[in-house]
Amino acid sequence: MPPERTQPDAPIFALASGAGRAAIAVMRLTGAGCGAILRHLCGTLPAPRRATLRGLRHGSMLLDRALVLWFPGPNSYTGEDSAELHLHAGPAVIAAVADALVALGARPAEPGEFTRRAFMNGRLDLIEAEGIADLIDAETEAQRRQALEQADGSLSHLYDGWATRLRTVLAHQEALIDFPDEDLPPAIEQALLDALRTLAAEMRAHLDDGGRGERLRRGLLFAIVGAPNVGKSSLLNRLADRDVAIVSPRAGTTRDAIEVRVVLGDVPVTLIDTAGLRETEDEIEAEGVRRALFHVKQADCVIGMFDGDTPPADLPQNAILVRNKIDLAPPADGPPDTIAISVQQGTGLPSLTEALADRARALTAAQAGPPLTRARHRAAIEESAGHLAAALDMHWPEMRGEEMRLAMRALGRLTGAVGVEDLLDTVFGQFCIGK
Ligand SMILES: Nc1nc2c(c(=O)[nH]1)N(C=O)[C@@H](CNc1ccc(C(=O)N[C@@H](CCC(=O)O)C(=O)O)cc1)CN2
Ligand SMILES: Nc1nc2c(ncn2[C@@H]2O[C@H](COP(=O)(O)OP(=O)(O)OP(=O)(O)O)[C@@H](O)[C@H]2O)c(=O)[nH]1
Ligand SMILES: [Mg+2]
Repeated sequence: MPPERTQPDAPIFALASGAGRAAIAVMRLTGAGCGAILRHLCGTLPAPRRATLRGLRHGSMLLDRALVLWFPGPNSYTGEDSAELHLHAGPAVIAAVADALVALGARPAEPGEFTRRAFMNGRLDLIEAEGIADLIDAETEAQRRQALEQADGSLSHLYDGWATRLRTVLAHQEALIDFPDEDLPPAIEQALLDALRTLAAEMRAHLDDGGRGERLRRGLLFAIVGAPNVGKSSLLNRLADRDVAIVSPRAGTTRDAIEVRVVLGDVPVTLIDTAGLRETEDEIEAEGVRRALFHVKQADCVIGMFDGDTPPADLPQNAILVRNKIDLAPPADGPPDTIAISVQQGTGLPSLTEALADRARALTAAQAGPPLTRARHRAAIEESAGHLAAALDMHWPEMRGEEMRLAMRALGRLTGAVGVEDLLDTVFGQFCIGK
């Protein structure tokens, strides 16, 4: 159980800018009562939405000279009276202002609490709120675009459209239940079933996207595997442009899987270097090999590395084969589609990087329409589509209606229109403080 939220309606405040040395720190404040707090700090309220330079005073003590913004509700981000204090970013200034705010009746905000209030006040739905969280977490241009579209409502529009259509069909179904003996045109039932079928098919198509949007949101996992000593750790260091993994001429150097974050094809990719695959008596190395095989299963893409003529066995069919050390033995007829490189000399590395970037783009490429971006959404749509399929199998109108109501409810939880109280701590708990 999450802790009980104390003083749920008190004005809340938080540092909205990042911590650390900076020119300006933005302290954000929202909730009924924050006008009074602001009046105490500044003397009088600044004109709405006008950046105004004011001395901030607590009692007779001058705390800072700050740019102050006053956003009377409901025309604010949260929909409640809000304010921003653009402070000098020193830690003592921030601490003094925070202390004053607490003394004046505000409390520190929990992660995501500003956006949670915006949601509660109907300023955005759950899908849009999650888009804002993703926008803040976006590290690449492709992630930024996907998150901003979601925050701007494109995905909500799709899901709301389904809900609206389903509501209409459900109303017709209920008419059939309530007036079975009246002469409702028989075509009504047929049209209703057709509408359900179309809706279920659209949901299926949305679900069957190969996880592209979810992958772009969370980033990809690429695993480098192969026999000992072929140059896996050397390649990792080269792609990361840092000396991350130990390289040595001894076979069996790497045991722990070593991860680095890189960007390939505008997608964040976690590259994993693994222990060389071989039968071994060494227990620690054997554990490393087990972990390597585990990562082969988890990875979105496997980079199968070798240095002779024989690529590693038992790799997934779509593995990218890389033949290393061509400075020692020029490539003979290897398997087709093999990328020949020498990490030591840098030969072939641009082609390899391009192939990896192509794969990263292919795994996350946008399709028609806004993409699914979260497991939460997938589960809700699976549930809804499941109930639609069940509804289509039902002969009795009452039972069909019940399945349709369950499908409707799953869609409602998706956007946050119904029954989501239990979800909110999870969704907003993932935000940073101050958002
Ligand atoms: N200084 C500052 N920068 C910011 C924000 C903020 O709150 N403060 N944002 C927030 O996180 C983002 C911008 N998003 C915002 C969305 C809505 C409103 C808002 O107050 N809307 C009102 C009034 C609009 C108006 O003045 O025309 C409304 O929509 O009714 C403000 C910011 C990013 N930059
Ligand atoms: N000649 C040559 N040597 C290379 C090349 N790439 C790596 N090496 C050398 O090969 C040896 C093994 O490199 P590593 O990167 O440690 O190999 P590994 O696959 O990580 O090995 P394990 O961790 O033991 O599985 C080191 O001595 C590297 O300097 C290359 O392109 N050409
Ligand atoms: Mg290694």
